[in-house]
Amino acid sequence: MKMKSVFDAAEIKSEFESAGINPNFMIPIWKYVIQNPDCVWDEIPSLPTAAYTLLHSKFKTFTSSLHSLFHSSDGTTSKLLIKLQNGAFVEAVIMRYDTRLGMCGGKPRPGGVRSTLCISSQVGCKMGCTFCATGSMGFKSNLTSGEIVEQLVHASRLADIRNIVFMGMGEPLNNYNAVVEAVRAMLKQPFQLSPKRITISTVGVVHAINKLHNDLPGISLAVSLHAPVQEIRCQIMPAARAFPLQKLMDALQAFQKSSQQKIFIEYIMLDGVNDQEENAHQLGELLKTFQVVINLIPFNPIGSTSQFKTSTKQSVSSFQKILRETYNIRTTVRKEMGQDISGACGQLVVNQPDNKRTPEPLRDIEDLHL
Ligand SMILES: C[S@@+](CC[C@H](N)C(=O)[O-])C[C@H]1O[C@@H](n2cnc3c(N)ncnc32)[C@H](O)[C@@H]1O
Ligand code: SF4
Repeated sequence: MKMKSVFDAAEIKSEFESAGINPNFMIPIWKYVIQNPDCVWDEIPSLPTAAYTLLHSKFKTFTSSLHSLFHSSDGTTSKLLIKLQNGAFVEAVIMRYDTRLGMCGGKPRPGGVRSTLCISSQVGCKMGCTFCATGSMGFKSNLTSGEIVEQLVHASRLADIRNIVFMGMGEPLNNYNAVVEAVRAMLKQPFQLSPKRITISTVGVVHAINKLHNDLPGISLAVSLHAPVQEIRCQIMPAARAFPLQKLMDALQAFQKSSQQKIFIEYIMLDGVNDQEENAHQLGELLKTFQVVINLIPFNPIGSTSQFKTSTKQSVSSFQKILRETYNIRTTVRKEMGQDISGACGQLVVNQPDNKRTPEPLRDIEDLHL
């Protein structure tokens, strides 16, 4: 029988309730497993006898395992290759920032380093964005909510994770229920992340955006807009045909009205495709009535055969200037991290046959000196 992850909150709740066990026992169980990842169920103190029986028969401490780790040469970024229960692999990326110095290289200083975890929600992705390595894999499978939470647990052994961004492999809103369940777990003890510090990034799945604020109040939303007009969007993102720009803007307006939160707009800068001054004006006009922060993302090459080129620094800078000065929209340029380990935005791909590769074995976590 396929075992369930103990971090799958909905499964634990329903199994415990049907067995007459208080589902709140989930919290001490999670705490114990996080602190003692190699534990067996009987070691966990003070649970009702029925809970031990249930855990033994239906649950595993982890349904995924940390298979390999890669570190960027500047020490700011670590990529985790995680093996799932179905044998597939996903990647998650830790990005370290020193709160006093900006990005952090080398060892963290106590109290000074806050890390962001970029998390995966699917193996592959069916949306097929033409600039994205994950999109080139096609869709393979959905992660369970337990497997999503387990990425946080694995990463927490390496860094003090304060922010989560669903910007790893997959389209989170195409795996809606598991993502919602996982986020709800991350808001609970012992993780207790603030909803504002969890960002769901989407290509623009309109029907899901429409219910997101209700299901996850306070959550941050990032939208991969990438073009100010439908025609260019369709050219680079096939999913835009299913989610026309006007419908997407209507959904964003409704999200903003109900959440009263700013929305993050991601805009990949592709040389000669969407980075002209005219495009900056179109984008400014489209967004001038919204509370947004625009993040311009330099295109990260995804292989030698890519049809795209990274915009020049000059194009990025004049694009940013127009949005800031003509439209008064806060516009930042993303500092890419982890390119030397293919851990930057859009570079996550695990492309062995059947997504089953056997990379080098894991180094001892204690030896990593992160
Ligand atoms: C990989 S996606 C995952 C989340 C979600 N599916 C989305 O599209 O927003 C995270 C971000 O990476 C961006 N991205 C994809 N390929 C990229 C590339 N080659 N260079 C830079 N950013 C890229 C996406 O457009 C998106 O803004
Ligand atoms: S950018 Fe996001 S939606 Fe597009 S293919 Fe990549 S993971 Fe999927």
